[in-house]
Amino acid sequence: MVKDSHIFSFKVTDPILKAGAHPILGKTLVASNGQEWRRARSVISPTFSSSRMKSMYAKVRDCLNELFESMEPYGKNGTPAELKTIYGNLTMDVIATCAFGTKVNSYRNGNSPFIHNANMVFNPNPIRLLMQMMLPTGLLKAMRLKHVIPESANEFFFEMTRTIMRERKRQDMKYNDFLELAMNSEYNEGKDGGYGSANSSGDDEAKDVNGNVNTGKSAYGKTETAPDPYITNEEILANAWDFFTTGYESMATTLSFASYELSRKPEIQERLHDEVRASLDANGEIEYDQLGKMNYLDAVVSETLRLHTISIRLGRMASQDYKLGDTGIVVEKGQTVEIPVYAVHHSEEFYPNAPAFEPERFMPENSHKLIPYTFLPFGTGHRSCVGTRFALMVVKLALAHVVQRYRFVITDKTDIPVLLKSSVLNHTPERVILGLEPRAL
Ligand code: HEM
Repeated sequence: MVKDSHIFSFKVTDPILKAGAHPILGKTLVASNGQEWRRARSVISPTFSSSRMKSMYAKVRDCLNELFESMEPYGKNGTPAELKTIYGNLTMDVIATCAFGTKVNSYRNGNSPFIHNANMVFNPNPIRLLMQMMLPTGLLKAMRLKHVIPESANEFFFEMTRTIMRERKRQDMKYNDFLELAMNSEYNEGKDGGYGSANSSGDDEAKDVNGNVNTGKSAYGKTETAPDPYITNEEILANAWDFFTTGYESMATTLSFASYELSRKPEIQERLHDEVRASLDANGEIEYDQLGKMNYLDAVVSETLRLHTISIRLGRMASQDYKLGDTGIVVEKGQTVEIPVYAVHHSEEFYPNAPAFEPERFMPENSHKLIPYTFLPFGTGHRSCVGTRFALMVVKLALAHVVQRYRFVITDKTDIPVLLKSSVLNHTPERVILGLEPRAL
């Protein structure tokens, strides 16, 4: 199925984003399919190329200073910190800075509208969610139920993106980020030339964690041709919304679960701290290339993503009849195939002692024991996560620098196990409360 993943490059419509039910959100990359998806993905992928990661690295590092400031009082006073909120402020800030060239002051506002509106996306009304899942798109439209999320929350992100785009059109500045790439490739009827200037010149094709090319450029059957690379105004708004909401939540979730697991396993935390100390340069910083060489950090993050799989299942639809190897099973055109990622990540067959947090599984000396395609936190194939490289860079850099400064400890306010949000799609914490013991720098 992976070899022929162009046949399975159609996503099963997400009940939350139900394509067509919302005039803008049906156009996110996640919700679109076919030529529209390929076209938009070929514009968006270069945002996360390895060459751009290097220039974003310094911006992410700058964003960490405000994170440290916000953690300081908890370290000094010994009061427990609610880390999901604190990390959420960081990840919102990082996305705004790296993808939109703007500052959102998540921490200083205390009650930031960015955080408030993004959180509304992850706490949908359960009755609306059920209706969205069960009812056909036509009926949803007739009932004017565009989306499970209050339209005011969606509109907040659309309007913010429109405002930044208007500002940028007035200025003549280079940003080298998602919005610039998207605006350069924006198709406007009547606009001279229309589209296509920014597509991926000189960009490498991003690889997913299982080594598959994931730009969308190669996601064609043998007889298909690549579409012109352009993106519409509504697609820009939809994907901006997606980055601000799911990008923010998924990175904050990974950082929160990693901190929780480290607090429960002091010996793992100390080993990670030792690796961080050994990786610092003369200025007490971790250089871009060095981050990629930190095997234990990588193992801790991978094990967090395995044990706390965020997207618990993936779905694909066959675009033609497909024989499943020599099993005798034929997946018919239009039929859906679900991959129960959470179950795979928790299977004793693939991960002995699966409920335990054991980063050793992902150390290079044990890599031969990992079975291909049993580690799918970012999905795989042509529809795998376009933000993988960016997410891993942000999570690793932030975790390493926090572990350098603080020891995570359990307090009487810590929920064991972690209190989760109720969701049929994602595994994310409601809150993660831990103590932060300052370390000598
Ligand atoms: C730890 C953080 C993250 C995790 C675990 C994660 C996980 C995933 C997963 C499982 C998918 C579906 C893959 C599939 O169906 O095979 C996905 C898709 C996607 N992700 Fe992420 N993600 C993360 C962060 C991000 C970030 C930071 C961004 C952007 C700023 C992003 C943008 C997207 C987009 C646009 C898609 C849709 C790709 C497509 O359909 O072509 N993700 N992600």
